[in-house]
Amino acid sequence: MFKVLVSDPISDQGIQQLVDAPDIIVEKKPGLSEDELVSIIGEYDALLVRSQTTVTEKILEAGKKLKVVGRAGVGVDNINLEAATKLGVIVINAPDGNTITTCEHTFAMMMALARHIPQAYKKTTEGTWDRKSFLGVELRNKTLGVLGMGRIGSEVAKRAKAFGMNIMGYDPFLTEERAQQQGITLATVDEIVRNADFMTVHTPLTPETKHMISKAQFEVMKRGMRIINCARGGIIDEGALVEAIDTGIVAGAAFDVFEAEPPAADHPFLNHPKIIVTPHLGASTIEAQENVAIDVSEQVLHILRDEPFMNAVNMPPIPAEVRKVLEPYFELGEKLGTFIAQSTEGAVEDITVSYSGELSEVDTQPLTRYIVRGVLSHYLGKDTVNVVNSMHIAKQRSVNIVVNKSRAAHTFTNLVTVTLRTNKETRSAAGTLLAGYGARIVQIDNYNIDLTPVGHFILISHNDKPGIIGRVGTLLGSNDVNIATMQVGRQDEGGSAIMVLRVDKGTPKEVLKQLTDLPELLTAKEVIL
Ligand SMILES: NC(=O)C1=CN([C@@H]2O[C@H](COP(=O)(O)OP(=O)(O)OC[C@H]3O[C@@H](n4cnc5c(N)ncnc54)[C@H](O)[C@@H]3O)[C@@H](O)[C@H]2O)C=CC1
Ligand SMILES: O=C(O)CCC(=O)C(=O)O
Repeated sequence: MFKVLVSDPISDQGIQQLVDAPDIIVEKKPGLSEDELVSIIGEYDALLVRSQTTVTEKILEAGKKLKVVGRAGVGVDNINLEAATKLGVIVINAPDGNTITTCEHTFAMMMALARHIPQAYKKTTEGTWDRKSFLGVELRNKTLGVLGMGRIGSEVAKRAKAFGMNIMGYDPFLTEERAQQQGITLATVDEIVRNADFMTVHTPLTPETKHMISKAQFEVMKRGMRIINCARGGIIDEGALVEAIDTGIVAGAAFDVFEAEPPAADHPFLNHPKIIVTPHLGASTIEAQENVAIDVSEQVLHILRDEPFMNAVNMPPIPAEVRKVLEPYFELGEKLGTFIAQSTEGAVEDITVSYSGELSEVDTQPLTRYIVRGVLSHYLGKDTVNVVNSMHIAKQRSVNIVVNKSRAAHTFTNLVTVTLRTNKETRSAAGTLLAGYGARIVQIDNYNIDLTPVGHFILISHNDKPGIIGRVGTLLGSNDVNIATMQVGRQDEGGSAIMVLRVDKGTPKEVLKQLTDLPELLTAKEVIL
C-alpha cells in the first residue's frame, strides 16, 4: 500500500483515480505548518500540493519514504528542487491543465483594468452613481507586449488578436519564424517597454526574470501603459511599479500574484485606486483544478507503481519525438542494468553503455538513467535509486558512466550493450526489442543467447567439457530446482562457455555453492529479473 498526502485543497474529482486505486491510501490534511508536515511526512510515499505548501528541504529530508512530490499546477517555486533531486524525490507538475484558465484570467484582468470594473463596482454598490470617474480605453488597435511566449503567453496573444490588438512578444525561445506564424512581432524587452499600451508577463520567476521590469524600464516606458501580472510576484518590481503609477508613467495595473503571498495588510497595492488585485486566482476554475489534479494523479500513480512516467521537473525534459524512440527501451534498459549487476562480482568502477543502430541518433540520456538505475539499485535498493538521482548517485560514488554510440548496421535494428567493470571482473549484456516478440537479452559477454528478461535465472560460467550439462541438471533436479529452459554458449570447443538456465523459482544459496563445487564449473550466480 502507498500513502499519499494531499496538503493543499486539490479537486476531489481530479484525485478520484488515486482514491479509487486499490493500492493507494489518500489522506487530505490541508493547512499544515512546516513542523507539522515534518512530523508526519515520514509515513507517506507521495505528497500532492498546490501553491500554499512550501516544500522545504526539512520536509523532504523527513520524508524517508517519499518518492514523489506532485504539484497540481505549473510553478514549482514552492518546492526545493535541489534538495528533492539530491534526495531522489521526483518532482512532477501539471503544466498544461491550467493554461487556458490562466489565460482567461489574464484577459479578465486586462479588461477589468481597461474599464475600471472593480472600482466602478465598488462605488456603485456603495450607493454612488459615478459615470465620470471611470472613462476607459478600448483594446482594439492597442499594442500588447507579452513577456514570456510559452503556453499561457501564446494563448493570451491569440485571444488579443481577436480583440484587434497588435502583439509584440519576447521570449528567449521565440524565433522570427515562429513569431510570424503566430502573427506577432518579435521584440526585445526594451522595445516592448517603450511601445506597448498594455503589457502582460508570463514567465517563471527566475533570477533572470526577477524585477525584469523595474526602475530602469519604468524610466523609458511609454506613458499611460497598463500592466498585468498573472504569472509570479516579483517579475515586476512592486515598489518601482507603485512609484511609476504615482508619477503618471503607468495608468494602472492588475495583479493576481505578489512577491509575498498573502500580501501584508499594508501592502501598497491594496486600496491603491489604480491597482486591481485578485488573490492568486489565475488557475482557479473547476476545469483547471480538475485537469491539473487528474494529470498529477496519473503521474503519481505511475511513479509509485514504478512504471514509466512523463517528464519530471527535476529531470531534463524529453522531447516527444525522442520519448517515442526511447520509451519502449526503458524497461529493457533497467533490466539489462540489474542483470549485469547481479551477474558480476566486485565493487563497481564503471558502467559503459553502448547504443548502436537508430538509438544512436537520439539523445539517449533518459535511457542511460534507467540503465544506471538498474545497476545501482542492485546494490542500494530500488527505493534509494530512481531515474532522477541515478546519475547523481553514480557521481557521488565515483562510478564512471561512459556512453558510446555507433550507427553501424548490426543484426538488430537497435542494440543496447551494458558493460560493468568492477575491481574483480568485466561483464556485459546486450539487449534489443524484437518486433512482435518484445524485449530480449541477446548477448552475454561475447556469447549469443536469446533470453526473455523475466523470471529466475542461473548464470553459469564453465569450461566446455563433456558431461557438465548433465551434472548441472542432476544437481538441480535433486534439489527440487526445475529447469524451464537452458541455453549454452561457447567460444571454442573445449574453451570457456556460459550456461543460462531459466528456473521456476529462486535457487537456494547452498545449491549455488554446490554448483560451483562441480568440476569445470567456475561460477554460478542467481539472477532475478
Ligand atoms: N496565476 C496563476 O495562478 C498561475 C500562474 N502561472 C504562472 O505563469 C507562468 C507561465 O506559465 P506557462 O505559460 O504555463 O509556462 P511556460 O513554461 O509554458 O512559459 C514560460 C515562458 O517564459 C519564457 N521565459 C523564461 N525566461 C524568460 C525571460 N527572461 N524573458 C522572457 N521570457 C522568458 C520561457 O522561455 C517560456 O516560454 C509561470 O510562472 C507559471 O507559474 C501558471 C498558471 C497559473
Ligand atoms: O494552484 C494554484 O491555484 C496556483 C497555480 C499556479 O500558480 C501555477 O500553476 O503556477
